[in-house]
Amino acid sequence: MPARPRTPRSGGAVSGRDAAFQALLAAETGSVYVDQALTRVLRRAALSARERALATELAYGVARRQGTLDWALAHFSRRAPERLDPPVRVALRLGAYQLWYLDRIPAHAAVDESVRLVRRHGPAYAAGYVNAVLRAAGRRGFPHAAVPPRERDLAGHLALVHAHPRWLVDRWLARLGPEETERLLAANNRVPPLSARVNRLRAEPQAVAAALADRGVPVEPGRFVPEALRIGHGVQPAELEAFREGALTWQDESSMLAVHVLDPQPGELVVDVAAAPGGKSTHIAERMGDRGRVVACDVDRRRLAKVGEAARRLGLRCIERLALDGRRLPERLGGRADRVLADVPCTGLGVIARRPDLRWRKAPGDVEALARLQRELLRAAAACLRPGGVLVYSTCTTEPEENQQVVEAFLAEAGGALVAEDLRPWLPAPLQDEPGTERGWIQLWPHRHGVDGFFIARLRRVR
Ligand SMILES: C[S@@+](CC[C@H](N)C(=O)[O-])C[C@H]1O[C@@H](n2cnc3c(N)ncnc32)[C@H](O)[C@@H]1O
Repeated sequence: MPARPRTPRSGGAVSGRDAAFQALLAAETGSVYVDQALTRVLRRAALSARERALATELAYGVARRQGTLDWALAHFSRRAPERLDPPVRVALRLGAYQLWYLDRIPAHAAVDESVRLVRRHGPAYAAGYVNAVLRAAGRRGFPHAAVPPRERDLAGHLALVHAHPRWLVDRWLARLGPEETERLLAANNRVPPLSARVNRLRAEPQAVAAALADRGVPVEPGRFVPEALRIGHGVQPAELEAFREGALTWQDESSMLAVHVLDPQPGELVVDVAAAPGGKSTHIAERMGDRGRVVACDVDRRRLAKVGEAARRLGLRCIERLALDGRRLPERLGGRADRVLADVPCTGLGVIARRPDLRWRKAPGDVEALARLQRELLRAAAACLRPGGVLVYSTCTTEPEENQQVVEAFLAEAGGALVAEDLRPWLPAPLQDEPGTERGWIQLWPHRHGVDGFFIARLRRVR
């Protein structure tokens, strides 16, 4: 049994490598994802912009490549990485990533820094061990010869080269074919675009873009939604004046599209079944001119508090928070809502680029396990609608079991009380001909559309 890791000292990281190590170890030993852990570590640490950038590059890079790094490290280590103490495993991955994937870091620095980290945070035996394994890894290089050739084992090859678990590669190969699967895997390993939504109750997108450009922030219009801006990397979102003043919300364009498809109108009663942290509830309120009622429901009271914070920052008053299991919403609002958004919990397999360790934490069973909750939330969402009302079902995943199949099963069970609606009138021209739009749904993909993997379906209650 590996011993319990020593908790990294909480005095704040002193370097980018330290920060990356702390974030990776926190994710390895707890339930947080690496991106969340890194945000916390960087908030506590007073690091220069350069060290922060190094921390981000290392933490994301190692988290992405984790499976491939472990496979390769097993060639140099007597013990399989999963049987090592977590600080040892993390120090090895961090060192190997720098040796094999980054050009500008000298090999001795990559090795020595990992040894230093493990000496500070790991068990007594570990410094010599990490030193020996990483020196061998540096000398002999990545074991390319051991990667199965594409012709013999395509899934195994792609899983190692693009660092994804094999079960996901198998799934996507069966559905998308080799060429497209490889493009998706590569897109999942790129730094995703940083998009923001302009609060049109406060400012116009062109004016915000011009103000950002004046301050030297690289900015361009969104691809699909008029209130979207694409902002250059390296910007610290919370530090922008436009954000603090309530003119901006950080959000991917795919999420903005869900609210366009819902098309809420001023004065309506709109229910958001799973609303926290409020990205879509606040967008709904903005599109309604802050007139009407938006009921933002979420089962997680702490997360729901964030909806209140976002609404206050954006100056929105028409949002009411409701801490409740969304499956119980019909008891309160049955048959009353003009529109309902069911942006349900999902595996998140569409946001692998933003959440780099997610791919290693999900298992095939998670896809089916979530489908049940999704179906129940969709059923409850539909029960809140008045006749004629509109329902949007959305997820940030790419898997049909959580998407089309949930909607189709629900429609069959609803026996004609709800129907799928042609999505094209609510989509921008470049997306109107995507597969499924006529039948009421769209699947967005990182490699095809340059946004998060995201699913949107629109239904209407006819009786
Ligand atoms: C995909 S997130 C929602 C994101 C949100 N719509 C936004 O745009 O900011 C899913 C949410 O579902 C919530 N949730 C999970 N189970 C739930 C349930 N049974 N009822 C209501 N909310 C639930 C989670 O707490 C989480 O906040």
